[in-house]
Amino acid sequence: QLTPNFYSRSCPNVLGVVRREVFKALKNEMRMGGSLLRLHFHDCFVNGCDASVMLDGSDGEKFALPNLNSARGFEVVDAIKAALENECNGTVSCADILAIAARDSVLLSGGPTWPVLLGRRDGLVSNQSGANSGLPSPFDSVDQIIAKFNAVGLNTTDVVSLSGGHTIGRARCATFSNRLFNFSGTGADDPTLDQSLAAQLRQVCPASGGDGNATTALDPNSTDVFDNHYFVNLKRNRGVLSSDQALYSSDAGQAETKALVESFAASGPLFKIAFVNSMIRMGNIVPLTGSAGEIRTNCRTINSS
Ligand code: HEM
Ligand SMILES: [Ca+2]
Repeated sequence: QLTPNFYSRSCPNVLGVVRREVFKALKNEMRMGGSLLRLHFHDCFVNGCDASVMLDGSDGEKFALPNLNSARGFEVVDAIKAALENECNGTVSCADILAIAARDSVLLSGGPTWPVLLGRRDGLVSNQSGANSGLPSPFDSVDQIIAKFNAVGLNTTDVVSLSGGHTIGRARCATFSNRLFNFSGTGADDPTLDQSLAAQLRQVCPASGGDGNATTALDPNSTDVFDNHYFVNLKRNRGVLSSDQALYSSDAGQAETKALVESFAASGPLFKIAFVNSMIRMGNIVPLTGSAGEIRTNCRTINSS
């Protein structure tokens, strides 16, 4: 029901405006590409792609565990929204802005592009609990992650191709440092983590104290470039998050994810085709259309009636 031409008459410059704003943001900080891609993902997995992640309020998704001190890019979305309100007020939804900004972030990071489907409307609610239960955790098993994707209508291929989003962006020590010291009480570090990468990561995340908010690249040696190197890393035990490495190394009956990692590592073009296909599928998670929801004028608050 979404269509690439949704705004062709009501806001013909929408794509140009978003591209310009995303370009500016990435020029200032390349990491923002990853941050914007992740915002669209975190939006779509909770109540569908309805910009629920953007709503302010202490009971909102921003305060859920996977987002608190972690999700970023809200100011960039604000800037895009302001530019679009100037261009064609009350027309473009915040949910569509997130989808276009994610697409542009991938493209401007050297990745593939695709015609982004549009016509989503903005939701009226945002609550922490949905995000806490629906979003995958880096400490989840592959089976748990697959279950969370299945719950929103996505499949195992989507799990692996979309995990390839970790070809850009960064992670905080808090999300992987358990792998570096006395892993699961074994007295050693995670056996599925390459020793030299572990040593490097311990420099970033010292054993005790230290700053849990220090970050490292999710795709060491190919940061900021949207390529298939993430999958090559997994074959070398160089995935940063436990949930990344498990796609290749888990022996919990995940022959399927391992085979997908092998094929995406072997072929960048194959990965990019699969990624695009999965991004379109993710962008279609229960969108509000027609007269459901609203078009927010400020992405952080619902319109006052
Ligand atoms: C498969 C399950 C997934 C898990 C367990 C997961 C987990 C994480 C974690 C823990 C971080 C680091 C957050 C922080 O340290 O604050 C992260 C970052 C990131 N994730 Fe995922 N993620 C998953 C899937 C995805 C998907 C589907 C996408 C997009 C298609 C994505 C894109 C990103 C990006 C781009 C970053 C870097 C963000 C930045 O630098 O601001 N992830 N993810
Ligand atoms: Ca949402």
